[in-house]
Amino acid sequence: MTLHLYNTKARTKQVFQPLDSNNIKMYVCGPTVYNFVHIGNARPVVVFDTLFRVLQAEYPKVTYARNITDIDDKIMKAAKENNEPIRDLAERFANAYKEDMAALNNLEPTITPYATDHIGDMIELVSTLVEKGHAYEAQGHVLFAVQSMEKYGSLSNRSLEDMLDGARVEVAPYKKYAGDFVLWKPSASDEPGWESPWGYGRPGWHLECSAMIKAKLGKTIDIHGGGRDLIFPHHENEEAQSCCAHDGEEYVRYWMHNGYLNIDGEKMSKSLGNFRTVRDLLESYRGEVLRFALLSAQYRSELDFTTSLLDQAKTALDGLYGALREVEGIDTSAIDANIKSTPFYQALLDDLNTPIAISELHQMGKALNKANDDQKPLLKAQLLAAGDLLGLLQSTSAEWFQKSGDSELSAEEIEGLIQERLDARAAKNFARSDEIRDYLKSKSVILEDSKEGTQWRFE
Ligand SMILES: Nc1ncnc2c1ncn2[C@@H]1O[C@H](COP(=O)(O)OP(=O)(O)OP(=O)(O)O)[C@@H](O)[C@H]1O
Ligand SMILES: [Zn+2]
Repeated sequence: MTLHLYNTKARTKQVFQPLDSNNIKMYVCGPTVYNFVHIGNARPVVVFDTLFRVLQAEYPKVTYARNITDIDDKIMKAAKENNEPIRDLAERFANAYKEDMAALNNLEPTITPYATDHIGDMIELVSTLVEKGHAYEAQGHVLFAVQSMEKYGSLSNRSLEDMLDGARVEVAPYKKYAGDFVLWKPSASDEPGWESPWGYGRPGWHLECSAMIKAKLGKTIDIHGGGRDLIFPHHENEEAQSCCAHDGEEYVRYWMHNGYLNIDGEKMSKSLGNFRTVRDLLESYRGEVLRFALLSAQYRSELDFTTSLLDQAKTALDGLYGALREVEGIDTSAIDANIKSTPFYQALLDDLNTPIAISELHQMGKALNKANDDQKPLLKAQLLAAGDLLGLLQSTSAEWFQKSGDSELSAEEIEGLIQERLDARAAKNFARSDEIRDYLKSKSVILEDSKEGTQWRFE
């Protein structure tokens, strides 16, 4: 099977055919750096990082850009409230973002463009749009005239009337048409800004990505990603700017959007205040657990964020690392895992079907548990290679069990105590049996009794 991706613009799954198979170009909208990101914001990062890994397995070269928006009204507001220079605040949160994303095992993108390094490119793009009759200047602002583009609305599949009904369209006296959007806006003398043909000012958000893509990747890219909320207006407007500046040349071949991470059925978002920051969650959970949880649903579906989602992710990883612990000593460096022939890999090629891939990962773990000595090296190599494609299972099992359970007990010691507890119970010495259970609990080891015997797991 070849890679198939769901293209938002075509509204269907398509065979992925890149412009140049020797260099795949992907861009994902990065954060506006004015606070710590929440776990919902991490979903697109983890999803597109996984796609980056799959693309790297399929193609010789992949150029992946994820920007940092370091100039924006939200940043200006946060800096004022914090009494901190804008640059310092933006840098602080950009660095925090990089740390948080690294903790979730996301690879560094090939390029991380900063908006403020591309102001010249943005001014050039606005000038081109004005020259070509797609933009106009009014009261220090430059606006994109949406009626000048026949296909405006084709990405989000909206008519101009629908868009005007949407709450997001800002009515302003300097607009010729209410649906027009800002490319450039004036800055007061105490606000950040740059000299431009339209006076001292700063770029609009949509413009930033169009200009950075052109500067870093070229006029046409293969994949552009982000969360579903970016389809309109952000991506619709990016596409309008870039297509019109480049005389209708294709901007993006495959538009991809992830579904929301929800809390109690509502989108987790800063504005609703129903969020958990990645930073805060990392106090209680390892980054790999958060990543596993985010990959447990197909990226286009919604995913409910609950404590039990994280607990299940933790238990699942305990099981997989448990299988690896038994084969810790086997060196697999010289083994060809031949991962591409597995159902695991086929699931990833099918529009990144990570829930199926994860269930295949569990099958691999089970097979490894049951394997004889001859089979173990290949099965271990496969499990590690599969884990790598998902950004999982890259610690040693010793590291995993040491850090995750905060327990100094080895599996043998735990199993020894479980046997002692069973013996105590058989002898009706319930005080001793409870004592052992409590002691294990203090070491974050949870016991579950059933007809089949006693199972244990780290809390
Ligand atoms: N709950 C969510 N689930 C999945 N992706 C999300 C979620 N919230 C935001 N994103 C994505 O995270 C990235 C950054 O988004 P943004 O900074 O607008 O965050 P936000 O929390 O939605 O903010 P706001 O509440 O102010 O709209 C975008 O790609 C966006 O689509
Ligand atoms: Zn963008």
